[in-house]
Amino acid sequence: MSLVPTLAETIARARADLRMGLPVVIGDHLAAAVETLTPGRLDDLRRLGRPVLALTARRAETLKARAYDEGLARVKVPDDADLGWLRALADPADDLRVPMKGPLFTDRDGDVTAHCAALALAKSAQLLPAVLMVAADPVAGLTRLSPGPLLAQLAQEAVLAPVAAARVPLLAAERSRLHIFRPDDGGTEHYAIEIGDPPRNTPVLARLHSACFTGDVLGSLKCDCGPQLQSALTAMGQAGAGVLLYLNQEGRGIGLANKMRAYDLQDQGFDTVEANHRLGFEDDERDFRLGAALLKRLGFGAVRLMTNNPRKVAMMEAQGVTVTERVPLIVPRNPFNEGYLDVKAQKSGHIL
Ligand SMILES: Nc1nc2c(ncn2[C@@H]2O[C@H](COP(=O)(O)OP(=O)(O)OP(=O)(O)O)[C@@H](O)[C@H]2O)c(=O)[nH]1
Ligand SMILES: [Zn+2]
Repeated sequence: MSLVPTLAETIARARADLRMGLPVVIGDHLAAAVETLTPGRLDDLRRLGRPVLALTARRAETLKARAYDEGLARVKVPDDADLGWLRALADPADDLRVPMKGPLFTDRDGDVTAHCAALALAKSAQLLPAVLMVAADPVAGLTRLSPGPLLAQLAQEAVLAPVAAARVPLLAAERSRLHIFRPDDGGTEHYAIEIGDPPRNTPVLARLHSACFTGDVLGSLKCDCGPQLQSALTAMGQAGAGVLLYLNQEGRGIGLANKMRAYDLQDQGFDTVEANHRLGFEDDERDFRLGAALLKRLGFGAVRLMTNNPRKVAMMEAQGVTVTERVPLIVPRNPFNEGYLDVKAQKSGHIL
């Protein structure tokens, strides 16, 4: 029946549940994000069965916990472990101050599809990828998902629908239109800024900009995002035509809260890539299929892409958008972003 939630809709609900601290049912497990778990709910979960903490292999590596399964580890939770113990494993903020978390014992053998799906769901909810799993019968009222279909759906590309568009004259380019696109997975909206009236039959000057609240809005000196955004808009204004996609993939897809956790780790001496790994994320969690889909949807099949990131070029090509030229987007360095830009060049392949 059409009034019953689809899988994508149920997943959107499950994300909201985890963010609020409510467990969800994934196959024959109850799953709760450690970040939002309360002591009362931990006690309730314990009454239903033996909890296991699912962590990504990245986080497990930092904790020196053996990951027997591809991409994840299942850490046994001692009977006397409290929420503080779980939080310390989930969140690396105090790793240096309290280095000894173990010994940690991990499960091996058995099916881990539910654990894998739970971690993917936590990441897509922009929570720390650390989920308490309890094998138990489903509890009435909780959102229920099957692990296989959940994983398959999370890997699917969201379909974006145009919602509204209007003229917004910009300082850098007076002839500009802002288009809003809404994904069908309940996720955040993304924007396209069309400058001038670019012909669809010639390669357009294009920029895929990932949201950076700190750089774009606050003028943070820690990265190069703000100046890159303005410089791209200015170049398009001067050329009289261009398209800038503003993709809400804050923090390379980990969200602003996790980016601030990463910044805190950077203040402890880790670089941008190490910080992501210690939190349990990959270096870059963005889905670049989104940008390609938006360009195609706007009618652009070929672009002159403003970027220093060869991965973006490769991803556009792989998604069927021709990149006729990579246009470098170099902005001035400062004492606060120097190290960051060096790491981008050394570890992430940026051409700077
Ligand atoms: N996780 C994390 N994200 C960051 C950090 N600094 C900036 N970001 C995010 O990184 C994204 C910008 O990506 P970059 O890798 O700098 O640049 P790029 O877009 O891949 O490449 P260019 O096209 O050359 O700019 C934005 O989403 C920022 O919020 C950081 O230290 N950690
Ligand atoms: Zn930035």
